[in-house]
Amino acid sequence: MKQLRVEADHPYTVHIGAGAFGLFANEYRPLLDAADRIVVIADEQVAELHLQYLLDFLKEWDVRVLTVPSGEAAKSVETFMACHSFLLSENCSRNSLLMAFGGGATGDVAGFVASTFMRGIPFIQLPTTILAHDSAVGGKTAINHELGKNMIGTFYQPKAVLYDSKLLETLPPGEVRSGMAEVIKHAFISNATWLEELLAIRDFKDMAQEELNQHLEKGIAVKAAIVEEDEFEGGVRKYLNFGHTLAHALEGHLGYGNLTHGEAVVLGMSYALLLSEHEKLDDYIRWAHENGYPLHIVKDIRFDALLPYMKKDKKSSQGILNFVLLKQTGMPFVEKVEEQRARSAYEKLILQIEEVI
Ligand SMILES: O=C(O)C(=O)C[C@@H](O)[C@H](O)[C@H](O)COP(=O)(O)O
Repeated sequence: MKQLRVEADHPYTVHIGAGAFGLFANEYRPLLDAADRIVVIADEQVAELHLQYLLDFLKEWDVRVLTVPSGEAAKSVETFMACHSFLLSENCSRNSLLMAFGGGATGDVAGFVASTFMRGIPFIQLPTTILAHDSAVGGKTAINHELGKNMIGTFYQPKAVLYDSKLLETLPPGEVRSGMAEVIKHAFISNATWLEELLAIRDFKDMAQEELNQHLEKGIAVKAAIVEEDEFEGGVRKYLNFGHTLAHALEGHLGYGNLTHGEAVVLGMSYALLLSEHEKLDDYIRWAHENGYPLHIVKDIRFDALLPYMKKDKKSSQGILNFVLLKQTGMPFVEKVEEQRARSAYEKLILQIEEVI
């Protein structure tokens, strides 16, 4: 079992490996024993497949379970309120403990609930997807607003992240594709050699479990180092948003859940690479195409439909667009981009994508 420490204001450990849930009865026993209620908020599809596996590790405790809609649909005011109603109906108190069991969206909404229930109760992240190697670490919690992604949320660190890699073995191809987007993002902002390794993967099915685990550990290490330096995103944490300005606009425009977050981020990164005049753009577009990311969708989306979302991006201010760009791989920076430059880059991106696909 691998461990990575996140030295945030409230430090915690990310445990990665098959059987990580075994730590409930060891290292985390005092936390569970101290809770007057333990509530698991679980993605409904994940619950169908893996809830019993989780509950087998929690046999000693009286655990209550609430399932929430799968994926991005969970990040709504309705689900947020349903979670609070459940906690109240179960007589939860400030001494209760929450667990988020699912992918990034479940972790985001459950974390937000934990940070707001009676002004904050402890929670543990139990990520079940590749994508959640990113979202479960760092303490960003949120739900969506129709005018923008993750617009309502908090910074609130979990007590621990137990990443049981056994659950990754059965991920459907779409989930693998979505999750690998955040892995390659971590490589782009940190390490050219690692990026080359990832760009050499032309079919994720060829990736052995051990190889995947190593990529996840590297990604978590990149993320943890940045969060430690800038937990509340005053500076360098913005680099973790590489590719997300266009990605969030695409997700908002198409309706949350109609494009996976990772697919959107892959498109967003191609746009950021073009704005950066990065030498790897063509290789990257080919890599994305061969791995099945739906690059073609931008052909039917006008820049003007995306602009209002990009102007509301959290890195922007008063409608001024700020993008995370790369001087080169491993050297991110934030740059103000004029609207006209953003528009022509988008049109150019469509042409470059058309050339490849
Ligand atoms: O942890 C961060 O910081 C990130 O930016 C990670 C992103 O990959 C993640 O999708 C995040 O939730 C987006 O953050 P937002 O602040 O733009 O909503």
